Amino acid sequence: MTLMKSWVTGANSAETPFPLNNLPYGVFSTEGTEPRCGVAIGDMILDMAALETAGLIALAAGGVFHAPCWNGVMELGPDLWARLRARLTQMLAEGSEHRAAIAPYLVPQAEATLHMPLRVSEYTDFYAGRQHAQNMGAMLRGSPDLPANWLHIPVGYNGRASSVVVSGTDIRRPNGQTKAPDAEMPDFGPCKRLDIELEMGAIVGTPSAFGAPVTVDQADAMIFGYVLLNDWSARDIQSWEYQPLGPFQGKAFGTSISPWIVTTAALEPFRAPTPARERTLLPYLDSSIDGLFDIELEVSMQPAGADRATTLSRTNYNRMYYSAAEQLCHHASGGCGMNTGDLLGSGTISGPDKSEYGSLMELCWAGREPFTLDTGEVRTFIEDGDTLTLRGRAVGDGYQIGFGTCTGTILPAVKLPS
Ligand SMILES: O=C(O)/C=C/C(=O)CC(=O)CC(=O)O
Ligand SMILES: [Ca+2]
Ligand SMILES: [Mg+2]
Repeated sequence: MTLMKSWVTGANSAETPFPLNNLPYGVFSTEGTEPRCGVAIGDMILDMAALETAGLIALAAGGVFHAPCWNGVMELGPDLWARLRARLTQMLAEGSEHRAAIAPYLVPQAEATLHMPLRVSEYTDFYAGRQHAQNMGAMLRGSPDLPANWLHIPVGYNGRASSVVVSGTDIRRPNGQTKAPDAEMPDFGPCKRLDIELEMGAIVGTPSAFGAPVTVDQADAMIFGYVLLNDWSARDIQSWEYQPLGPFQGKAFGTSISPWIVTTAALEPFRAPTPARERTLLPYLDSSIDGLFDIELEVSMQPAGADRATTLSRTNYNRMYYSAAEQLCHHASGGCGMNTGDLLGSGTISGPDKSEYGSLMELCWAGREPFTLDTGEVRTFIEDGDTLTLRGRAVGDGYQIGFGTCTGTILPAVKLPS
């Protein structure tokens, strides 16, 4: 696949994250206007709500684009997703007869504020990065051996939709219960081991019925698109609370996502296989589809007041052991109904080399190996005022499919009454 040319300025360079090949879906507002659906193209946003009002696009009776989320479009199903993408491609392509009619509905991205692109129904987080699971085992349980279930089950836990926020939202350091190994009593106070997790988020577009399983292939077709996801994690709170039921408060204070939903359709040319199976998966998880995607990812950190960010890690979504489709199939396998707007975290993405680790916990090896930023500052975990940013892109021939950034700055914990 090569660059598809558009008449919109800024959309035809190899550097733009938003060429015509991408067409990601977001929610934006400009000064004094309500949040509504928009599509990124080059440096602009196509105002879908205004286009709908003008009668230039009609996807469903009553309209779907004035909403502050894409859930209404997701509910229309894959045939209409394809029709929308085809229509947008036709309207924005170089030489399009629609140019003069469409041009008034482009808004500069520089003038827009981006909001949550979807209403998250429920949020589930998985644990599908093999290197990450081995590293966490080595640090927390003294052995890199995978848990006995890991090669058979896409391990996950149910998270909180209420704490999923859009990129750019500040995150407050959580207060929580921790216990030092030699202390007799636990303590309640600000997290001292605040971390990130580099993940991709898969967004369920098509629901599945309560009681009805889906195959991996059906699950793949249910996924509307992907975002970058930072599953902020309080390691000291987590390590005290997590047995036997898994993460709770250590991961419930904030999960950031990038503002643009990159559709599965835009990512089609970048499909990648899951790795060879060390243990054959049970038949219900069997599939021959390439459920992963070749998406280059990176993490950077910028302390308060610093003039530059330091890249901490670079890896790729194709490193994962389980695909989002396999996770979704497993999720529904016992009869759990999946809903439009459900968000599935991939699990932390860490490649085999240390330069590819997707959490600070791994990069500083549980605090034992501090690292130095380009500014000279030394870090293990996150300090107040630090800004952490995830970036992602799929690189084609002379173009890229960008995700925008997923960023957040850490604010000091809520002061406790003394
Ligand atoms: O191995 C553990 O005890 C903890 C693992 C995690 O914190 C990872 C988690 O949230 C799932 C993931 O992102 O891979
Ligand atoms: Ca996670
Ligand atoms: Mg979270």
